[in-house]
Amino acid sequence: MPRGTPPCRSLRVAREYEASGGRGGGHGKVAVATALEAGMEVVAVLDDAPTKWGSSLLGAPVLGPVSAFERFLQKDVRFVLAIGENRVRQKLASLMAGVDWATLVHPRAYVHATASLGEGTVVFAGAIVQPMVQVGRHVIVNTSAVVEHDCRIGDWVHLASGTRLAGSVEVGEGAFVGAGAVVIPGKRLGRWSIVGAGAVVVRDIPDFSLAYGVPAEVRRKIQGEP
Ligand SMILES: CC(=O)SCCNC(=O)CCNC(=O)[C@H](O)C(C)(C)COP(=O)(O)OP(=O)(O)OC[C@H]1O[C@@H](n2cnc3c(N)ncnc32)[C@H](O)[C@@H]1OP(=O)(O)O
Repeated sequence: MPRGTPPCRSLRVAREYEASGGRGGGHGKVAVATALEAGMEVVAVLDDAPTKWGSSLLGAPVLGPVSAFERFLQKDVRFVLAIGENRVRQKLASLMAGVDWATLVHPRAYVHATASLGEGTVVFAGAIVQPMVQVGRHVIVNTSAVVEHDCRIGDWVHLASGTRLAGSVEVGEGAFVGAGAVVIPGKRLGRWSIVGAGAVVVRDIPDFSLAYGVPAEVRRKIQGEP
C-alpha cells in the first residue's frame, strides 16, 4: 500500500493472544502507533477482554469485542490483525469474512518498489525489505527486521525485531523467527517452524521444528496442523 494512504481502519487485539502468553497486547500497541505514524486514522480497536472496553490505546478507542467487526463492514474501514501469534491471526482471518485488509508500512521502514507485500501485512519502523522480495498475507515484519533481496516469505509468518534474513531465504507459512536471529543466504525455514532469538541458521530447518542456538540446531518437533 502506498505510504500516506489515509484510510480509516479498525485494529484488533484478541483475548486469546493475552491468554497465550500474557504479553498484554504489545504488538497491538505498535501496530496502532505504526498506523498513526503512517497518517491513518484508527477508528477503533476491537479486543475480546471486557476490561478494555471503553479505554483507549494510544488515543484509539477500544470499542468492543472482535465480533463487532461486522459493524464496520462496507464503511470504507480496513482492518489489521494486530496479534503476534501466527496461529491466532490465521484463525481470525478465516472467521472474518468480507473484511477489507489493510497493509501497514511505517514511514521510516524501507520497502523497495519491486518487493510485494500481501494484504494484512505490517512492516514496522526501521525494517528493510529489499528488491524482489515476496511477502505473503498477514505477515509481521517487526521493528528493524531486514529481509534481503529475493527472499520469499509465506503467509502468517512473524519476523521478530532485529531478524536478519540474507538473500534468497525462504520462510514457510506460519514460521516464527525470534528476535535478532540470522539466516544465511538461500536457506529454508520450514512451515510453522520456530527459530529462537539470537539463532544463526546455517542449514535448512524442517517443517514444524523448533531450532535455536549458534549454529541453530533442531531441538524438537512442534505440534502439526491444527
Ligand atoms: C517486539 C517483540 O517482542 S517480538 C517477539 C520476540 N520474541 C522472541 O524473540 C522470543 C523467541 N523465543 C525464544 O527464543 C524461546 O526461548 C524459544 C522459542 C526458543 C523457547 O524454546 P523452548 O524449547 O520453550 O525453550 P525453554 O524456555 O524451555 O528453554 C530450554 C533451554 O533452551 C535454552 N534456550 C531457550 N531459548 C534459547 C535461545 N533463543 N537461544 C539459546 N538457548 C535458548 C534455555 O536456556 C534452556 O536451556 P537449559 O535447558 O540449559 O536451561
